[in-house]
Amino acid sequence: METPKILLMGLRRGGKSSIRQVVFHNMQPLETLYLESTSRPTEENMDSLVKFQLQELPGQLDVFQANQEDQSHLYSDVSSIIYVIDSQDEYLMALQNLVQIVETAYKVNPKIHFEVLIHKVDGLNEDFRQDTQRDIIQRVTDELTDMDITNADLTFHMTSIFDHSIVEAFSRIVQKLVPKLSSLTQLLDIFCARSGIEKVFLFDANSKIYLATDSSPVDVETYQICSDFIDVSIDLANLYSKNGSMQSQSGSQQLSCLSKLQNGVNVYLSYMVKGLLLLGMSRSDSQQKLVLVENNICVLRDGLEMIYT
Ligand SMILES: Nc1nc2c(ncn2[C@@H]2O[C@H](COP(=O)(O)OP(=O)(O)OP(=O)(O)O)[C@@H](O)[C@H]2O)c(=O)[nH]1
Repeated sequence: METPKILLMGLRRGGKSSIRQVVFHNMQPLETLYLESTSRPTEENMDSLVKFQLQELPGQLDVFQANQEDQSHLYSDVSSIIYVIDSQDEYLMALQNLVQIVETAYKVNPKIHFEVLIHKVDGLNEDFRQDTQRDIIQRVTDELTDMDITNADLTFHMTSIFDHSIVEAFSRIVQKLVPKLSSLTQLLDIFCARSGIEKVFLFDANSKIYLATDSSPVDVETYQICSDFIDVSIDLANLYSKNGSMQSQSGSQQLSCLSKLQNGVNVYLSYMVKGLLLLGMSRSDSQQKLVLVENNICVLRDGLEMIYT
């Protein structure tokens, strides 16, 4: 099977490289201030529950100067297009550019997921945030309707690299590409029911993107706690790993721990397969339950190994 391709697009200085660095290379958000403008396409590869290649196209590259054949080639094997809009800047040009991209790409490949990031929302107050979101969605939808494009799969996300919203958005984007996701969700539902766990996630250890969860809703606060918990656990695991390596991957592969948070929630964390960490949360605890959860984690790991490796 071909590796799904995701394009990261948008105008110059929109925040594309910052997003790539923060999500895939753990760069501190403030360090992105010093990033230079990208001049050539740059790639990231992920091989976990889902295999994909993320390709950042420089903002200075005008795809509309390319001829029809080149454009068709660009979009033909693309699964998703992530389009970044700088919400702190004048965004009409960006919307025009986005609509043009959707029009061309949709004709070539109607199955593409268009993921619009209304980005840098950290600089907007709550009211202005809602107004900006409403305005952008309205304008894009109107333009596309005028072009008779009503079935394109467009999703809007409010993001910032200064909080967890960007990784949360990436999680939702990447999950659409996970093979057999609905079966996996069912499997996690069963795992929760049989283990007395209230919420479970499967995280990519490196990026903290969650690739699957059970069918109960996810709230941002829970996601933030989980993401921070994984960071701390991997740091500790690396500190005490046998070879003393500071590589997060080596630490995460030995991870298996249970902790009780200040709010009384028990967190189970365990390495599964292919760089994946399982994180489960539960309010109740007992020795009997711990044994049950550990046993069910082993069964789930074997199942994932059979399906995905
Ligand atoms: N406030 C805020 N600034 C951000 C955010 N994301 C990126 N930036 C800033 O936006 C500026 C431009 O970011 P880049 O990542 O270089 O933008 P780009 O889209 O890759 O630009 P090109 O390489 O020219 O196409 C940098 O100064 C970043 O620090 C965000 O979420 N909030």
